[in-house]
Amino acid sequence: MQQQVMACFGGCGPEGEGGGVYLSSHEAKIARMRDKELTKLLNKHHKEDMKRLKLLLLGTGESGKSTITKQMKIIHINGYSFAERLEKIKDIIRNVRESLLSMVGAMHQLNIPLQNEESRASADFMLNQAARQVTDTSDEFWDHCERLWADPGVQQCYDRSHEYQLIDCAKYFLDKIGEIRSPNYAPSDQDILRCRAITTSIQHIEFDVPDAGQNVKFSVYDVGGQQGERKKWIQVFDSVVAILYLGDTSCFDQTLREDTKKSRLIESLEIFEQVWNNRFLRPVSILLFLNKIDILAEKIAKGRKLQQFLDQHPGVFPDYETSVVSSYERMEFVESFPGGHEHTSKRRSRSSSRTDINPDVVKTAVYIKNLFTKIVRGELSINKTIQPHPKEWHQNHSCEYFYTCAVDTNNVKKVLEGCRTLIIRKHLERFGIL
Ligand SMILES: Nc1nc2c(ncn2[C@@H]2O[C@H](COP(=O)(O)OP(=O)(O)OP(=O)(O)O)[C@@H](O)[C@H]2O)c(=O)[nH]1
Ligand SMILES: [Mg+2]
Repeated sequence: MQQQVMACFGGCGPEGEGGGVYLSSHEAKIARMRDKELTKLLNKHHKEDMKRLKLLLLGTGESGKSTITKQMKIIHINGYSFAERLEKIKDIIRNVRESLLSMVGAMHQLNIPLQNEESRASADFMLNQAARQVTDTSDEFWDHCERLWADPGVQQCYDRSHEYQLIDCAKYFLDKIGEIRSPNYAPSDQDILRCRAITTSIQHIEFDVPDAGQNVKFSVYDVGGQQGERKKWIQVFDSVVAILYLGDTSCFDQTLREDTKKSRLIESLEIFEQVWNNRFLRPVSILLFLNKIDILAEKIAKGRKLQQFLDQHPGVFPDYETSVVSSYERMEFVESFPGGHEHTSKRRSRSSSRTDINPDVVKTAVYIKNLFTKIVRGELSINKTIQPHPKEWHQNHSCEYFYTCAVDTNNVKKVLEGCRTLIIRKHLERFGIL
């Protein structure tokens, strides 16, 4: 009689109890071999997993997630080929057309008249374009674009762009229509970084980075940030090592494109609070990118004030007027601001030599940074439907912040270098290796 051996596969009780399957010794041998193979496979997978670090870019719409992904391609993959550059032209032309259409529409609402007689025909031409599927690229189209952009009424409307929805790259591309309309035009890296195209499906890139004699493989997921896109986020939460959360520091005077009654900054803080307190992301650290610091500086220079935003939300936020920026906080911001004097070796002298940065820009950026860090410490809650967890709940993850200008490759390169060490350290800690 064959010896009866019991082997138990997943989920059954103690040996001998119900639910087991009785196997012959031959079957048991095969099962043991299969088990060994499975263990080998799991070990291999674990090793693979150690090498492939999954990062997830999160943040509200237009916060700069795809721009960071493009920077990763420029910095860590071979950048953009000539063919890929040419492919971007249609998006750039769409950006030009969309910018002018937004402004022509807003001029009507804001009661700003066109100043030049001939601009009327150009505005009508653009409005006719709105109904067309295919973007016109004739000389006539470009002449109308140039004429409209030169109109002082359109420029006045541009200065009030926080009152309606206008893409960030409008001025950048409208200022270079002459170059874009040339038949020899090939977009530069900067043009590609500035070009706006909404993300509506999950994008994924992979690249290797040499680190301490090893090749560390990164897998980066870029998702759409607008309200309708966020239900897809959970699909990519599994085995994430770190989240890069993009918070737009310049959006305090803007409303959402998808819901013009809602403040962009409030939305960004709310979503951040949700991510930080999400139970699926409990062991996942967040790298907070306080982005668009260049646009923030331009806005402050134009006289836009954070206080107006705070006045619209009485009793929600800590006092701005009396908030004080420490010298360390100032140094952190100034060091990240584009256009620093790289040759100055001492951090403090490098920071104090930046007299070109308005103190109000620093104060606003630091105040916004503190709103995010207060959420992390449980001292500020924006979304009343979220029950913030106690401190102990957060002990296995952390949040580190960086000031960023996503269209500046030097700035992003520096930030990514800092992040890489943090990400690898967090990952090794999680696997009990550190
Ligand atoms: N000047 C400036 N422009 C930026 C910065 N970051 C992003 N942008 C621009 O902002 C626009 C939106 O950036 P995206 O990267 O497309 O934003 P996103 O977060 O991917 O948006 P969704 O795909 O809708 O979620 C683009 O035109 C970018 O060039 C920045 O730091 N400075
Ligand atoms: Mg995107």
